[in-house]
Amino acid sequence: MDMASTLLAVAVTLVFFFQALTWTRRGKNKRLPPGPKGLPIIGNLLMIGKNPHHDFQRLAQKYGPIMHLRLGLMPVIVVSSAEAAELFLKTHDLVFASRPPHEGSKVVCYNQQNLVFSPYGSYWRNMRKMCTLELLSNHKINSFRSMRMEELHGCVQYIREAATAGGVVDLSSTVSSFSTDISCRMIIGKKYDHDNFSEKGFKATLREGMQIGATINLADYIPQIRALDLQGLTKRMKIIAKDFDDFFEKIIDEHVRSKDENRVKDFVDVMLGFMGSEETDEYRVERDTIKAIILDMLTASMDTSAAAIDWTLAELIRHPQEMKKVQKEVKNVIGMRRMVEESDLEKLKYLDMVVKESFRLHPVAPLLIPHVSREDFTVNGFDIPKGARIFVNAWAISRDERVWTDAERFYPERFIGSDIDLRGRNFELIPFGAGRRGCPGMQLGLTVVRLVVAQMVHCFDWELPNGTSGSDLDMREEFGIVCPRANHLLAIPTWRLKD
Ligand code: HEM
Repeated sequence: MDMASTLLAVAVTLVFFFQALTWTRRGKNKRLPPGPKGLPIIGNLLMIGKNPHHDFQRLAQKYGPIMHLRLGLMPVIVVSSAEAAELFLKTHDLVFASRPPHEGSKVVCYNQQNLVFSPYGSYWRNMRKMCTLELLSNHKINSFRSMRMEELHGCVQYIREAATAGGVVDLSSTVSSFSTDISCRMIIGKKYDHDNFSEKGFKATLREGMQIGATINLADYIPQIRALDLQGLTKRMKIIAKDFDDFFEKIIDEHVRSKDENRVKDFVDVMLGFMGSEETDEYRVERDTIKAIILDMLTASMDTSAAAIDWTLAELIRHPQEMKKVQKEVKNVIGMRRMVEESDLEKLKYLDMVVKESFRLHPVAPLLIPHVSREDFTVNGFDIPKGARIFVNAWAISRDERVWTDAERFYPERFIGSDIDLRGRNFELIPFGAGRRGCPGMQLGLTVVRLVVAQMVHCFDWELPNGTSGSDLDMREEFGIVCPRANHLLAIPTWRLKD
């Protein structure tokens, strides 16, 4: 070992020692929520496996709905009941409305200038207002209705051809391509272009970024070793960041040069309209802001909706009775001579229950996005330290046997006569989060999920390949910020509509 490495090792050890000492002293005078004992320095990191939401649920059964752990040097609070979630996301929402430092977002999202990871404060408020009022308003979402239908027609046509040929369709990748295309057209004004991106490809790069973003990065939990980048994640993120930055630069330049005044304004157009507007200074948008928000909108919209559609279709294929009920409802409401339109959706009440039930069993962001405590605070008699990461286990909450009868069963009828919805008012079902940091794209996400599910079951009957029965369908999940099916959903379609 050379002198520099020795000094570095000594320095890191000393920092750890003093940090651990401070942490223990601070912890001693506090009444932290109950939780498992951790090891020095790494805390409870080894207790968390491939599916942290499952591990947290198991631990919470022993330690309770407000549980304390330590991941590395960071205090972590896991919230696992509807009542506790209400305390953190509604009653004391303001205290927990920030996001923790996130190495991945720092590197890729221009120092956490995106909406998803920006800390609570005036920048976040500004961006949130811009996204809610200018990009994700009902009016703006509706201006892309015909584009969504055009893409959906293409998708249905593709499946129809497979049906004619009697082939198997990879529903997961078909839905994912559709979702990518509508997101790109809405956000950057066109489908992504292979030639304009690095060799690895746009979707693969985006997916890699999300996968790294969801990996427990030691730099976030033991900041003293950030510079060592022990897992090599920051290095990989820097490559991704460069690819995206080049791509977004081209997109912005194309928009600045475009003279076509008549096209529907995409998100980049809208944001460029606010850039450098000195007089109004309405949203203080810089070039980096636009790039960070483009990435946010793409990552937040593409995989979330696709994963939710995939889970719902998988549940319906596993449950033929429920599948028949949705098909019957759509047939009664719109007949067999045309496809479903967005304007039909509000009449489809059973479909609504099916989608809710699927979100209950498969919230696509099972731990929401981590919140952080902005100050030392007391909740339910427990001291929550400033800087504690708050994980709300939406997955465990919506499978809580104390609230949901026969919680593991897919049973849409449970919502008959119930006014529980999934918009963040009922804390037993919060797939879109709740409160200040709740999802601003919920309306768009729900519209796309309902529309595509309705279309897929109205236009086609579905059968599993190789005589597989529904009960054998692999329903394992792959944990990430978004949690899709671990394996693609493959099925054989048969065309149903009358020409
Ligand atoms: C099925 C679709 C979707 C689901 C299930 C979903 C779910 C979520 C969840 C759970 C959160 C975190 C809430 C929290 O931390 O408390 C979130 C945040 C967010 N979502 Fe969505 N989302 C979906 C679609 C969308 C769409 C279509 C967009 C925009 C195009 C979007 C944009 C965002 C943004 C920007 C945030 C961060 C908000 C903030 O931190 O202030 N989402 N979403």
